[in-house]
Amino acid sequence: MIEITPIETIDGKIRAPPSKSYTHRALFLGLLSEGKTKIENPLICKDTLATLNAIRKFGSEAEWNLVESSGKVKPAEINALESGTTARLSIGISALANGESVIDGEGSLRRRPMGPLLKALNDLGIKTKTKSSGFLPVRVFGGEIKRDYVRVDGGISSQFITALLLLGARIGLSIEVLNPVSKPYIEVTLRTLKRANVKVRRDGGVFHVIQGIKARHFSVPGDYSSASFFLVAGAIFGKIRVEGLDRNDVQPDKAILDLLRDFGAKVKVARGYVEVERDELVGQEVDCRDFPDLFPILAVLGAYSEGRTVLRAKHLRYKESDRVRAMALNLTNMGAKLKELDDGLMISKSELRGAVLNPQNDHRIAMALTIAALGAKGRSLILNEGCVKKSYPKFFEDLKGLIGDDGKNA
Ligand SMILES: O=C(O)C1=C[C@@H](OP(=O)(O)O)[C@@H](O)[C@H](O)C1
Ligand SMILES: C=C(OP(=O)(O)O)C(=O)O
Repeated sequence: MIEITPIETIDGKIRAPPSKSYTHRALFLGLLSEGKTKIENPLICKDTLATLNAIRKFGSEAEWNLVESSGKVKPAEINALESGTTARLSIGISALANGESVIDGEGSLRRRPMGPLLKALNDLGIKTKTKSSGFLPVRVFGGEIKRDYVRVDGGISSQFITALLLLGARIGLSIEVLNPVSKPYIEVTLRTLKRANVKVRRDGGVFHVIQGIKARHFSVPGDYSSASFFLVAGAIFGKIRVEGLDRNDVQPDKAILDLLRDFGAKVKVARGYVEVERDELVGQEVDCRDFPDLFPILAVLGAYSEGRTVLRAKHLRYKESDRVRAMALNLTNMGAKLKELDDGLMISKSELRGAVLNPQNDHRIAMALTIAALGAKGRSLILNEGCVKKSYPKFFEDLKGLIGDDGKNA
């Protein structure tokens, strides 16, 4: 548990941690590629550790900065911990292994859907078995892939598509994508595939992946999702500069820059850094379908913005927690005026008060609530704050660097 004391203002800079999405992809592409793959600036956190362990079990010799592989995948027992990306990409890749793999996970990951990916693998002639239909643990009987065209429903997660795109890099595959959410994450996958010399031709909603992969070097950019918590803190409480973000990146959560401008904050994008400064904030209607990980911190921004903010995306409830419910419960506890919707949240400008907050073991909820608590009346307690290790182990250290232990704390 950590105590958060309200602040009057914030002014400082941090360096964005490396991107989680790119690090996962670089590690898996290192496994699929014969020879040595160097990874510069990987994110070291619990989720990427699950992936590092997974690619070792699948047969590579891997350290954070270097993966050495024969390019072949052997059957393995994988514990994806609570990382959806690790689980889904491992399920896809285990189709290549000659024999039976078991993909399992912990905590909420066992409640997150895998069904559409399993169906796609079954359609490719790969048998899978689950104890509870469509959920971990999953047994995959890899080996011969009998078809080169598959259709996948992307309405719950884009990670199913990423998994098939990586599979395609080894076997050649055409993937027809229906109804995708979190679409820009597919762009992140395509960008890393290009870096690994994999050719992908696009024809409307169909991706034709041409077999062939040679990954040699990845350089991981800063993470816009992790940065978004502090960028929003700058917009609400003063001024914050985040270094290490690439303005030409395709990361979905780069959308935070335009969103902050829409809400009314001052946003400066320069070479190598982004700076956000407080101004009058006005509530907005935002479709979060393409950037679901921004939802928790946008809900906080909504509570500090004039008028009403409406945030929607139907897949928000399939994450580490039911993120709509988790934010609604905790912000209500802080006195926020809000309404939970089937597919999101409606929130009005609110006077927040300090409270005991339960992030439900969801890192993004913990970080968003911490920022909310900085402007509340009275102290807050965040339970199980260690869950931030899932994506941003140094979050509280960076926060302390910005606001200090005392001094600026009101
Ligand atoms: O591919 C990725 O790196 C991710 C895709 C998104 O998931 P969904 O596609 O399930 O929305 C996102 O929420 C997750 O944090 C990371
Ligand atoms: C949902 C997330 O990750 P994953 O799906 O990989 O568990 C996240 O980081 O917010």
